[in-house]
Order: sequence, then structure tokens, then C-alpha cells
Amino acid sequence: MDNQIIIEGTIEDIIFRNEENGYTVCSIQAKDEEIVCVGTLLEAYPGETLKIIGSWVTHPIYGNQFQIDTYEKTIPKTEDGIEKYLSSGVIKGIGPALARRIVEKFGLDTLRVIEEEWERLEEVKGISRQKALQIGEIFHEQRELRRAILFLQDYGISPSYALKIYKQYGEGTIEIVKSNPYRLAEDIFGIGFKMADQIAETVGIGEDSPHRIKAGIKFILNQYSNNGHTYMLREHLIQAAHELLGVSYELIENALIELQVYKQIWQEKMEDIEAVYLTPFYYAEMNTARRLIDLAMMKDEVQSKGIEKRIDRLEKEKRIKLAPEQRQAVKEAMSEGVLIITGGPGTGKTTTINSIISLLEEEGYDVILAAPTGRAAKRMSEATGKEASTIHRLLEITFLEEDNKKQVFERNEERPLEADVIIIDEVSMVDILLMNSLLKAVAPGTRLIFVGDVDQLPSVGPGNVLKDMIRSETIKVVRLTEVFRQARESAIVMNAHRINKGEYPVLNEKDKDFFFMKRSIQDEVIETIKQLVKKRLPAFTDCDSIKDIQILTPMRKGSLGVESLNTVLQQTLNPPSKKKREKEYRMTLFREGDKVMQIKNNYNIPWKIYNDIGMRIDEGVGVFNGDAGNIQEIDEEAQTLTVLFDDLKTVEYDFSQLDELELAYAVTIHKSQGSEYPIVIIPIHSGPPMLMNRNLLYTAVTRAKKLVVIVGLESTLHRMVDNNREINRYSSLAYRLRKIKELTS
Ligand SMILES: Nc1ncnc2c1ncn2[C@@H]1O[C@H](COP(=O)(O)OP(=O)(O)OP(=O)(O)O)[C@@H](O)[C@H]1O
Repeated sequence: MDNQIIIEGTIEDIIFRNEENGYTVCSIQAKDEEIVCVGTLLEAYPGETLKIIGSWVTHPIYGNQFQIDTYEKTIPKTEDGIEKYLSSGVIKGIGPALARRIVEKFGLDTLRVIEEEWERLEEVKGISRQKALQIGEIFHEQRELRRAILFLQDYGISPSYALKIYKQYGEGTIEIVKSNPYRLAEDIFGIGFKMADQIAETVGIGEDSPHRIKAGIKFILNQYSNNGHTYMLREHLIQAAHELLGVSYELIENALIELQVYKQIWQEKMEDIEAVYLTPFYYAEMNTARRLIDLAMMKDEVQSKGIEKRIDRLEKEKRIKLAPEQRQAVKEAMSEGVLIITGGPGTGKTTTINSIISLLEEEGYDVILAAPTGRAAKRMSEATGKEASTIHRLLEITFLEEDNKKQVFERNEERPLEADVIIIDEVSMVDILLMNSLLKAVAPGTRLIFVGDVDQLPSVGPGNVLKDMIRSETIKVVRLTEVFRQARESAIVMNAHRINKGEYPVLNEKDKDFFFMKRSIQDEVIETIKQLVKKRLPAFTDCDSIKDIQILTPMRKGSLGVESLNTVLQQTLNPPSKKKREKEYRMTLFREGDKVMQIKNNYNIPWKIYNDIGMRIDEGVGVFNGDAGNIQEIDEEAQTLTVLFDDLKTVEYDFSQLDELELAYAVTIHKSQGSEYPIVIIPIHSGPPMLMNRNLLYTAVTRAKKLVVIVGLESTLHRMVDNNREINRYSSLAYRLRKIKELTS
């Protein structure tokens, strides 16, 4: 950078420090002035001398500050400096008075004595042998941390990563980074293969290193699973590894053998293909298949007796007449060990679940309800009038480590769920790992009912669980196909079914809820969306532009992608104003009033609910992927941003946590799975054929409760309906279910 300057001085005071990421505000006594410095500064204490490279910035409230880019630190060299340093709390147990006595005794030699001859500290009044030892140990640890940070900085690792790495490996840091930096990619959140590979190159690790090849293979498999696959074809993997790593096929084959020996991967020949799995996915598929078959075999024959009569009675009581398919589903639900009920919108899934619950509870059965996301669980609860939780909460998720990275479920084989029947809704969103965890917690004899719409997009996580279970033909399935009269009045429901069957939707019928606005140029699409959200829809439907309307777009990039639409819509619906504070984080500008979405599960973040007069009436923890809210307040001084979720829960984010939030005026259709919105606007203009398929359109349309407006090209809309090619997912649950079934029958 051009305007970089160097300043040197002694730390006078630490004004603010975020212990997590090292963000610090401190005052520095330079030659003839005191300077406020801000930025990442690790393990810095008053009395230390700093050489800082950075630039001057002007803060709207705090005025001129020096922004730290990089820095070097030296331990204080004057007696005064040493005393200030020791008084600062750098070593637990040494306060100002003791610091003075120590420096009086050892003078300029103080720090050397603490490090090398700690037992001499006993000579100072008030220090016992034990305390001397403790001081020596803390000082030693700090020196190690300092050494590690300096070492890592030499390899281009930023101080905040350096701190994470040191927290993970402690005194082993330097050794590990020198011998196998690829471990960082596995152990440290935020460091991937590419970064580890760069570090490896700087520390002189060769291209042919087995550590490198193994890490590269796992990186490829991981990326593949991020796209939803549970395994990769061996020939594809070898080719991809060859291209990524630039090493011979032979070395890759050797690395595969080694990874297999250490159970990091699993290789298997299935029919005519050779598959390679990361072991967790292999075990998850295998166990899921085994447990499903076991559970499916446990039928409850007693319950099927007299069932027709009981259903007749229920129909009378509830004044409904179940359709034949619904009746079938209710009957099977009384006896099958595992049952799948699948159907599109308006086919009576909820009505069927309610009938099942009534009959089971009549018999005194314990029934548990759960769904994969918080929103789906909330809806399930509203529709049934019974408590429904997320699957994660049902399984009592907890965390092993401070940073919440390692999660475990308290409910498992040893402590299974206590229920006679478990009903899971929106099962199309359950991936293979979650299904495996769920099944581990289901005791033999407990029955399972899965409800969902198999034509929705598959889960975000790996696997194609619902479709595979159905395809395998090993588990009882009831398909609900009849659309009920009430639902038939909705063009959204009817068009969803049309799309699903490959027929074009009927557009712009009078007094209906499904509209199409033809716009040939992308800029016109954007302009129309702006008008719709700002004026036309609020005038036409009396809705709230920010809360009730959701733009769902097929992609992230491009002018009709999430990122660009969010910038445009932020400007339209929540433009800059003197009254609204802002915070820029990475590439996103957050502004008070903005609509935002949580983009990963955070089980530990606290929320609070306040009543109208500001009294706290409830509190708890956890905000989940897909939860949407509005920014209430941005506080630069406290470094926090407060979001109100669902008009209810207030959550305070530290600025360092802002990577968990995204603007949410527009979200991708993938991200909208399992959510419902009153009004949905879908820009459909152009996009890669791989992505623009029937499945995606169907999912987008079924998210709307009251109104769908599609803006763009009818020809593209038709192409999506015609494109029935789904993105192929490599998963083998169906194969395993069939195999295990063959063996057991
Ligand atoms: N047997 C029935 N006879 C008459 N109406 C029914 C019957 N079953 C369901 N319905 C009605 O059909 C509509 C859709 O039913 P329901 O909400 O149960 O379906 P769903 O599959 O859960 O729908 P969605 O997925 O859209 O929420 C409702 O208005 C419901 O009252």
C-alpha cells in the first residue's frame, strides 16, 4: 500500500481487547505524542515496545486512529518499562506492588531471571517457592506463544490464525507446521488445503510428500461431499488428484492404499463401479441401511386389528372423510416399523399426520414429532397442536470443545429416545449423517414415520436419503397424489403439481395467486422487482415489503444472483441515512434495518425476548441456518450488531461473528428449502442448464403461501419445466438397503 507508515512506541494502555480474535484498541506512547492504534494485536501488554506498520484512518466518532497492518514486538528494555509490563496483568498473580519489588531486586535482569532462574524469585518478599514456579511456568508458556506467532508470521499466517493454531497445538505448533502443515487443514477451522499447501511450500515440503498427496485426496473428497455426494468414482478421484497435485498416478494409488489402511477412506466395488468414500459417509450409509431394515422388520401386528373401525370412528369425530390413499397411510402407520408418506402440496399430509397422532395417542402411545430445521419444526407444531422440535434438539446436541466445532448427540445407542412412534416431517431435507445419528437413537421396537415431498430438492448435506429409501423398495411407502378441493383453488398448488408432472404452469388467471411478468432484458427484470417490492405489491396486497416478500433466485452470482440483488434491494428498501449506522464486514455492508439471515447453525449464541416495555421475559440459546431477522442496532464501541429474529428473539453478534450473517432480501432457492413465505418473487431469465431444472422451479414455487410472481422469460420458464434432468448425486443408500434386505430375507 502507498500510504503505509511505520511508528514505534511503548504500549501505555489496552483500551479494548477481543480475546477471541485479538482485535485490540490501545494507546501507544510514541516519541512525542500518544497514538490510538486499532487492529489485530496478539498478547500485547503495557510496557512492551512495538514497531507498527499501518496507516492513519479517521473514525466517525473516535477521530484519528492508526490502523495496524503488521507489527513487531520487543520485550521492554528499561526498568520502568519492565515494571509497567509486569504490572499489567501479563502474569497472573503479579500486581503493581509485587512488580515493583521484583524489578527493584533484579533490575534490567528481571525478565531473564524469571525465564531462566525462576527459583531466585523466592528472594523477593511475598513470593513462595510455589508462586515462583507458577510465575516461571506462565512466562515460559507466553514465550512459546510469542515464538510460535513470530514463526507463523514468517510463513504469511495472519496473527488471528496464528492464535487459533497455537490454541490447537500449544508447544507443538512449530514442529507440526514444519513437518506436516496439512494437519492444519484438518484441525483448524478456516484453513483449507490450498492455504496449508502454500505453507508447506514455504517450509520446503516437496510436491511428492505423502502428507501432501493424502491431504489433497481428502480435500477433493470433501469438496465432492459438499456438493451432496457420499462417494466418488475411483477413476474420477484419481484424475482429479492428478490435476490438483501434479503428481504421478502411482503416487496417488499408493496414497489411497495408505488412507485405506488408516481408515480415513473406504474403497468398495459396487456392481460395476469402484467407489471411494470418506469413512464417515460410508459408515453412515451402512449403519443407516442396517438400522432401517432392522426397524422395518419390527411390525406392530396388534395395532392393525380393528383399524378400519377405529378410522371410521375418527372420521365421524373429526368430520372428515379420508381419501383412500390417506386411509392407507393411516393404516400402515399403525403397524409398520418404518413408513414413508410422500406427497406434493395440498395432498393432505398434515391431515394424515393429525389422524395418525390421534389414533396412536388414543391407545396411550408416546409420539414424538421432529423436523430437520427450526422453521419446519415450528410449522409442524402449529399444524398438529403438539410440540415438535428440531432433530438436533431431539437428539440433545452438545459440544465437546470450546469453539463448538465438535458436536455430539447425547441421545444415541446407549441412551435412546423414549417413544413408541417418532414422526419426522420434511424428511427430504435430512442428509445421511443426520439420518444416521437419528437412527442410532431409535431403540428397537420404536416405530418411525417419515413424511415429506420427494420431489423437493434433496438435502443440502450429502446423501439422497428420502429418494434412496423410496427407490430401494425395501421400505413401505404411501404416496398421496390427490389434491384436495380447498387446495385446488390455489393456482400455486395446481401449478406446482403441473410443473412436477412436466406441464407448463397456467399464468395470470384472474383473481388467482400465480403471476408472470415478461421481461426480456436482465436490467428490466431488476427494475420490475424493485417496483414490485417497493410499490406494487404493498399497494396490491397490503404486505410489508421487507417481512412478507422474499426474492428467491436460482444462483449466487451474476446480476440476478443473490449477491447483486441484495445490494440493489438494500438500496431500494433500506437506503443509507444519517440515522442508520452501518458496518462493513468483508464484502458485505450491513445497515440498521436490513433483512438478514443466519447462514450456519449456532447452537450456543444467546437470545433474549423482551416485552413491549423492554423487560426481558425469556431467554435461551441457538440461532439456526435459515433463520431470518432484521438488524436493530449496530454499536461500534461495543463491536456488536443486534438482530431481531422473527419479531421476537434479540441476538447480539460480536463483529467477529458477522460471517454467520448474510443480507437476505434475496436468497437462493436452495437456501429456501423448508421455509415458507407469504409472497415469493422468482427472477427467471437465464442460467446454466445443469441448475435450471424442474426440481428447482418446483421447490421455489412451493415456498409461497399466498402469491407467486415470476419475472423474466417465459421460454426459460418452459425450459426449466422441460428439463427433468436432476443433478446426479453419487450415493449408495438404496444399493445398501437392497443388499441388506436380500441377506436378511
Ligand atoms: N380427506 C380430506 N377431505 C377433504 N379435505 C381434505 C382432506 N385432507 C386434507 N384436506 C384439505 O386439503 C388441504 C390440504 O391438506 P393438508 O394441509 O393436510 O395437506 P399438506 O399435504 O400438508 O399440504 P402442504 O404441504 O401444502 O402443507 C387442507 O385445506 C385440508 O383441510
